[in-house]
Amino acid sequence: MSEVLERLGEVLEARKNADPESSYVAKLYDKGLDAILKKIGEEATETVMAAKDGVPEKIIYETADLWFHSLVLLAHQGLKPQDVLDELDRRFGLSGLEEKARRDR
Ligand SMILES: N=c1c2ncn([C@@H]3O[C@H](COP(=O)(O)OP(=O)(O)OP(=O)(O)O)[C@@H](O)[C@H]3O)c2ncn1[C@@H]1O[C@H](COP(=O)(O)O)[C@@H](O)[C@H]1O
Repeated sequence: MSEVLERLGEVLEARKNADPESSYVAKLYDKGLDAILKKIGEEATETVMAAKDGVPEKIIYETADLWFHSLVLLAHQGLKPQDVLDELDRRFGLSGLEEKARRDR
């Protein structure tokens, strides 16, 4: 699973040097942080609406859009998908209450 994220992360990194006219991602970088954040907000809303509709294909499609734009944000901020996977991995095995206690410390 993480191999897809890793490969996509590499493409997103490479798009930093691409012509905005040639690539959706390069165009989004060119528009800047606020444009990326706006897309994440839109995709989050579309994911919520898909879940309310309860159609599995729509939920998958919109969640993919949301994840994709979150990956664009990570790349824009100089972060990698692996950084988030490492964080999830670190949390794995902790109960929700243990994780909350760690945050509250
Ligand atoms: N996975 C994706 C991907 N998912 C979604 N999208 C884009 O995100 C948009 C989703 O936004 P919306 O649903 O709001 O649709 P829209 O109205 O067309 O969006 P806007 O143009 O208004 O922003 C789609 O139109 C796609 O352009 C993606 N664009 C690119 N990728 C991956 O990123 C790689 C690099 O893309 P390019 O930079 O375009 O080469 C590709 O090879 C793919 O692997």
